[in-house]
Amino acid sequence: MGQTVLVDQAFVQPQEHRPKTVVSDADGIPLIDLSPLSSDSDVTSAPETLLAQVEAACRDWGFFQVINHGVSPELLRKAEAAQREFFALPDEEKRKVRQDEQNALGYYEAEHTKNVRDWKEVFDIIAHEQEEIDVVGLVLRNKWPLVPLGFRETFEEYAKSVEKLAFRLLELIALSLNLPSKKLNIFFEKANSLLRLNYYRPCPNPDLVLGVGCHRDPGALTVLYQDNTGGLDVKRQFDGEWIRVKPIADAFIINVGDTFQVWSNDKYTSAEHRVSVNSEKDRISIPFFLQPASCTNVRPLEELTDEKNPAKYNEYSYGEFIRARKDGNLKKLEVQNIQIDHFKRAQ
Ligand SMILES: O=C(O)CCC(=O)C(=O)O
Ligand SMILES: [Fe+2]
Repeated sequence: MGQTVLVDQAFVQPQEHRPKTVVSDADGIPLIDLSPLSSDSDVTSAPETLLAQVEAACRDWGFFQVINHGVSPELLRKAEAAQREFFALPDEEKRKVRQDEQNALGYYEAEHTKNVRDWKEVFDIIAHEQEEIDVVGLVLRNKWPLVPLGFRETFEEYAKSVEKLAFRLLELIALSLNLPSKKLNIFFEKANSLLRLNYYRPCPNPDLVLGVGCHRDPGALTVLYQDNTGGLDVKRQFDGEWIRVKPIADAFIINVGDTFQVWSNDKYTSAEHRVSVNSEKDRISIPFFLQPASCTNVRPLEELTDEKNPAKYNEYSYGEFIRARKDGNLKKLEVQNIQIDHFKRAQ
């Protein structure tokens, strides 16, 4: 028997993408304790065992969770409260800081992933504002709401703290690839890093829609906080099963993005993931996307390629890649939006 469809058709996923089977968390993604790192920002003293854990997680899953990461639980509470307060505002209030064609920062409620509308609302914040228009025409000036009070200060503090963690992870991952720890930092001098606040309200047809459709993150890595509702599903590499990422209080979920997959010439995986929603509870998450400067040309690193392992990708401009992706996310297009497979060389 068919079920009653209560949501707008724009949200309904094609049959093959509907969130039917999700395996429990029993054999979930790796959990890595960062307490062996010293509290200063130098990661070169990281023990071999930690690097081996990072290497295995990036290679086999492209996802892991971290605890003892240095971001204070008080700050997480403060951010979560401010986020809930903002999304509880009336629509007309939220729309005062709505994204538009010129400026893709602030509030948005109609994002599409692969041409199906996501069951979510977002608020985007750039970590480092830039005076001029970006080389690919992006305006990088934040839009701040007047309410809730202190919203801006909270998320500026949050972005700073999480960015510090993102750089430590970037350096750890570089070490795990036998590169000097700061080898990749140069690509982030004018970084495009973005903080996104996601809000998923309860949905009357959770088996027909997705909070975020199946996708891979384009940047270098993502540092994501989620509340205790659960709903993030990761596609397991070895069998393609969808695995629910178990909420762990105050932990961050880390995933390798497309940029690392290309830099590492496919040694590391940018895993597909999606967000399932439910009919009872709302959910918030806060991804911080560590993204290279728009002017970065992304290609497999020389140190990680040789005659036996030649470059598997052609070079592409990071800025143009995300510009094209953003255009496809703002509205429904008739064509598939751009993926790194477009740059894959025939082997
Ligand atoms: O909400 C989540 O857990 C993940 C969201 C996500 O994948 C994204 O915003 O790129
Ligand atoms: Fe994502």
